[in-house]
Amino acid sequence: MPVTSHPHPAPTEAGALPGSLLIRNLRKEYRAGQPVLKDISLAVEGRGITAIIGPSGTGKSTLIRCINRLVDPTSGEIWFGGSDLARLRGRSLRMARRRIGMVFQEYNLVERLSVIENVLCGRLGYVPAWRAFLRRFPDSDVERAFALLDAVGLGADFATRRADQLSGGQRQRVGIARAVMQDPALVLADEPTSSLDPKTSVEIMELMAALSAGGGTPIVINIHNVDLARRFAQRVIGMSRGEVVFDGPPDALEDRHLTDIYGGEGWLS
Ligand SMILES: Nc1ncnc2c1ncn2[C@@H]1O[C@H](COP(=O)(O)OP(=O)(O)OP(=O)(O)O)[C@@H](O)[C@H]1O
Repeated sequence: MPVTSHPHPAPTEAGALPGSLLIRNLRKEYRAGQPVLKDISLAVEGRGITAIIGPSGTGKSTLIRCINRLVDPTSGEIWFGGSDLARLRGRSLRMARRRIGMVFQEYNLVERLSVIENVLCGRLGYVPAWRAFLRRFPDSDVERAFALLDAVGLGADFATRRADQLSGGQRQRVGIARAVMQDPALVLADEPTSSLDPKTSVEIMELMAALSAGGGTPIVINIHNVDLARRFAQRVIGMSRGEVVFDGPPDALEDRHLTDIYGGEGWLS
């Protein structure tokens, strides 16, 4: 059972923070009758990092991907920005999505484009298609992209390098700058540190924490590393077999919860 319960009132636009996310009875079946997510309900509000932990195959990525509709939910509601994302289609879905920044484990950069062009890709939902096609972004966007490169620790020297010339840590910095370029009300990160060494992982989490604290943007992160979750998140959600089995602050996460989440005990030292 969750150690803290979050009330799930009827969603209203009035009073809701811009990045508020309310999930009600979310269910996903890739195969009929075999739910990967079993009626998940949770609310994410305000700034801060929410870390989702759980064993492989428990549905963490599916949950993140349902929120921005990379995966279509089977049933349930996902309220964000005054709309139920689960029901949006076409243009209204694109409009809602542009306020949700995504950071991926494998970075998802456009390899043959330069670093600065990859950062500017964060504006694709905002500029007319012809401008994007001709790569003619407004000067204010270009200035901001350079400022963001600086903010994520990559100076202007990196701007014209092709993405395929970067290390994993550098790519993830570009991925974060691209997400911020969207002016997101919410950022979703799917195992952003899983391909990185321990030191770079900490640096990337520090960047995410700064983004969340500075910009006030709530961030939901799938993460395998429990120590990083404890260190950087204000809230930890533990999933097991498609259900939330722990929901609380990192301090409340005890070995018995980790046993509930991951099963067994031998691996706990
Ligand atoms: N596109 C898909 N089609 C069919 N089954 C899928 C698909 N994507 C995921 N699954 C299945 O759904 C379950 C949950 O997968 P998911 O990737 O969400 O888990 P996860 O907790 O993120 O795992 P990991 O930590 O290893 O990334 C798994 O059994 C997986 O095989």
